[in-house]
Amino acid sequence: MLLAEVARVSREVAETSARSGKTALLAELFSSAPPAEAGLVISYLSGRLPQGRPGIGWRALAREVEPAAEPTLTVTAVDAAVTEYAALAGAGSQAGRRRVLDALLGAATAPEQRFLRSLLSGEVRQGALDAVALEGVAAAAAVPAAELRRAVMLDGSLARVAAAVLADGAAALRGVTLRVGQPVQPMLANTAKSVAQALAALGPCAVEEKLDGIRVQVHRDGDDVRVYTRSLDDITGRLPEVAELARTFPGERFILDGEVIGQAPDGRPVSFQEVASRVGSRIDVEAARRALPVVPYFFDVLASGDEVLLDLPVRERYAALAALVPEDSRVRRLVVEDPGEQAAAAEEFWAETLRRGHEGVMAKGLDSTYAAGRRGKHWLKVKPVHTLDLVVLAVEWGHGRRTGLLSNLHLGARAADGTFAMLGKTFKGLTDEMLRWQTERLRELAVEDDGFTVRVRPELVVEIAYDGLQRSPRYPAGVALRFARVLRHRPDKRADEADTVETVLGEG
Ligand SMILES: Nc1ncnc2c1ncn2[C@@H]1O[C@H](COP(=O)(O)OP(=O)(O)OP(=O)(O)O)[C@@H](O)[C@H]1O
Repeated sequence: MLLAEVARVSREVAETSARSGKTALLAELFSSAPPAEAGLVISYLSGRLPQGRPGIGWRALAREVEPAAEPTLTVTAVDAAVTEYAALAGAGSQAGRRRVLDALLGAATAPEQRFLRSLLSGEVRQGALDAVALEGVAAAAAVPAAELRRAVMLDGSLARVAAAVLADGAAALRGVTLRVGQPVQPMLANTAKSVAQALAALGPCAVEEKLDGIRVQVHRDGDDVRVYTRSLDDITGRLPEVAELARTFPGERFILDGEVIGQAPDGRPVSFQEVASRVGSRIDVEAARRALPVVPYFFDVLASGDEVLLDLPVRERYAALAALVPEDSRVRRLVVEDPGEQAAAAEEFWAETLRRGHEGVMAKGLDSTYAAGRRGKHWLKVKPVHTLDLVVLAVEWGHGRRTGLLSNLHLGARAADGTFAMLGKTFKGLTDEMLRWQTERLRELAVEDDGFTVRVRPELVVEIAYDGLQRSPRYPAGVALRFARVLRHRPDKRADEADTVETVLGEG
């Protein structure tokens, strides 16, 4: 498929406001795309490169290159050029990279060059487009969108499932099931303001400890155990103790959902930052393990033996979990069959959880199924402080002790039109290590630097604690955060998963 087609549809989709109109445009595009190229087309439309970030700086992209007169460039050719570019690394690769980039831009017409520049710089990140793209693929392949969505959750990749369904139609969907060894997108939670509010919303539920560590999905098939993150990366090698423990469980084949934390000798959890840096270290895993052993606690089971359990209610999944995982490796929980009768017990469980040093609780409807990849209303998290996931829009160079470091973050929430509304600035809560890390990361995202403020591509998500909102005519949403402080960087979250202005206003 010609890149010109993708660039045209991308522009038309951005200019169309009705969702049905966007879906129709995409359905037409996918009907004419060779199935083998459908995955690339979807990636490019949503602003993603299969190669990740090949590190093309904005200066290199800004160079003028004479455009081609006629469109001849295919998406496959673009993909090959990006792969070639990404493979050239290290000293002496500059000239080669420049040659590859110039050849690519030179093969593109002027509108294709515009599309390529924003694609390669990462400036158009239309994450929200995945949902519409899915509907477009469903329409082009004449399959129900709900069935396609489920298949994508199970498979983990819209691009892969789209290619299969466009080639083979509905039959391809039947082939997609949950398989041990193939990670599935985890179920996510919504927020409740208090335990009472969670009980009122859910009715009969399980109230569980919410541990503040790293989400893990553990797949075991005999002696082969794999550990995946929330974003489905394989981190088995970095967490040998998790695999060792899973091998001691009675079942031979299963998929478990849980959280890994670090514990001090007295059993209290260590900070999330310590666990994250332990899990992040790949070099000497054994030394890292000796310095901070980690422990998984499991709260769900998605498959056991040959049975897929996703569609069973929490009560039955928990019974299956208890048959596989010993009690001291499960998260602590309180079953609340009667929220009226057990309100005080639930409050006591919450207070006890906080005393034990955990982050809060997670309440789960006892009759709810496992909604893979969804932020369902059947899981509600309750935490004592207000937190938001916001996107860094710009950052100011530090002064004094922070000279040379990017410090004061400009924070934005997602607005309804796909842009970001700034809600405030903060440099509070940043440790020296966090400052070093964000300086490096934000330099990669830089689009413009006036020597004082660096404007960045809106990609880095940070978790912010704040004390409330105050009215502020200076900011676009009319409010600003009070006493915002950074809790942590969230490189594992995409900007389109950050909180919306609507949520922020609702929280206030
Ligand atoms: N008992 C539990 N049940 C489910 N999730 C738990 C539990 N304990 C800890 N967690 C963790 O809590 C996460 C959801 O809470 P929270 O929203 O604070 O996390 P997050 O990483 O910001 O993700 P998101 O906001 O996308 O859900 C889960 O992804 C999981 O890692």
